[in-house]
Amino acid sequence: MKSDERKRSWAEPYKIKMVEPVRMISREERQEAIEEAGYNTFLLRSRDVYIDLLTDSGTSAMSDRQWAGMMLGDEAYAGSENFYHLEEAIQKFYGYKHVVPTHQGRGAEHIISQLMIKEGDFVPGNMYFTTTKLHQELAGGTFVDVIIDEAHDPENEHPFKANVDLEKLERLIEEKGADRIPYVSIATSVNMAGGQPISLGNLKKVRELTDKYDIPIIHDMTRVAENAYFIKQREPGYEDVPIKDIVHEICSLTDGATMSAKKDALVNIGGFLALNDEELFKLAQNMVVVYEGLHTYGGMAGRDMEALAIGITESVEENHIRARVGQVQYLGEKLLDMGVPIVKPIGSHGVFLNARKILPHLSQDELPAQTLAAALYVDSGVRSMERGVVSAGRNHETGEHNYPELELVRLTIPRRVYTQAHMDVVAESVEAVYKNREEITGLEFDYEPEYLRFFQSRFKKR
Ligand SMILES: Cc1ncc(COP(=O)(O)O)c(C=O)c1O
Ligand SMILES: N[C@@H](Cc1ccc(O)cc1)C(=O)O
Repeated sequence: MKSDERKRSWAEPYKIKMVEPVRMISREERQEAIEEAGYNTFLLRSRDVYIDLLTDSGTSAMSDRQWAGMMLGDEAYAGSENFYHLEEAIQKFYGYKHVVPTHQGRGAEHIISQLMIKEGDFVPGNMYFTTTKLHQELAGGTFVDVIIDEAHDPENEHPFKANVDLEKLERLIEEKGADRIPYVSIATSVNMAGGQPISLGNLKKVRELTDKYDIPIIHDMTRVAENAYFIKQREPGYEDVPIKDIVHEICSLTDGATMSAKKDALVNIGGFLALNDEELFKLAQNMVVVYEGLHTYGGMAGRDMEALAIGITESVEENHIRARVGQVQYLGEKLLDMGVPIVKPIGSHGVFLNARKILPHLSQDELPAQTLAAALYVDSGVRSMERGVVSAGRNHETGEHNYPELELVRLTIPRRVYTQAHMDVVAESVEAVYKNREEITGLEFDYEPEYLRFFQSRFKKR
């Protein structure tokens, strides 16, 4: 932040034109609701939630320009005008040549994984993401984490915790052989690390290394503008570069991208796969008709594609991104002032509570983050999400739980939805739970589905 900006308050760069009432049910009702939901915040009904910080995915408020765009939906089965607008926006702002629309991010992950990964391959990446890793595994690959060690330490204040450890990456390539590495998976603003950015300096080195071995880079660009904002703030030489140019430069260092447009790009549904390689693009275009829809809509309505094209433009506006990440920083700083242990530095899309440190009396088998998320809901109706041992799932070979170092509860902020007053209420509730932390007892599994278990598992008190 520049010094003149620090002196003055900032306000959201929009005014509110339409409102959606929220309601808070009583503590007794919340206790009942969480028990009925098997202590899983994903299983709560949204009508029982007061402030919903479960996710920033598809939960943002669209602008009046996006809603106006919705009225221009060309709902033709083939060749919708809105697809061409979307394609143009992706080519202009991200620089990728070819676009395959999908219903959301995991649709794109499915296609790229099936097309590029063979049985026995290894896919290095800067920390796993649940759906991305699962699609890599379902295609026969094994994900290998090559993020820097600092990313696994919530206290470490490295400014670019999503950086790739180049030695880890090169060692893997040497050990397994470049022909068993179909691509390197690089996420911007790494979700599971706490919304942490990768630097352009590091990405350029990853590019050099992968060029040496002729390995492509596939970019999970779900929160690329948020990553660009941190580059502008923290990476020498980028202070005066417009966000849109930083975004473009990031994308130019990669060969293709999967996008969950429900985040950065400010829509409630949508995604795409973007590719530079024409051959691969043709294969992806053929596959999308099997799983998503025709190659000019891929599961989205025409109006959704129009809203997305406009959302991409808005996502790289300086005022927007500064306020978006600024609101997350505001909540994070409040919690730090209150002495609550959170992941540092504060991330781009949410504040991540360090459940391991908040509930040190619970072992990982007592599911501290799941327990903390349930306790927070009971305190105030604030809905958050577990990001720890439950999210990490089981090792496919041994059947044992994966035990990640990070045991976190994510307070994820939807874009343009809540005000600073909501953030104050959230902070006070976290503080209240933190003060009573010693009374909180753990949980155990009651029901566990096979895939992405955190969405649908049920738990009971131990
Ligand atoms: C970093 C990241 N990648 C991929 C995805 C998958 O996207 P979607 O939820 O749109 O399928 C998400 C969210 O789920 C995400 O946060
Ligand atoms: N990508 C969304 C939705 C989601 C949540 C958890 C997941 O593990 C997968 C998907 C998010 O990060 O909030």
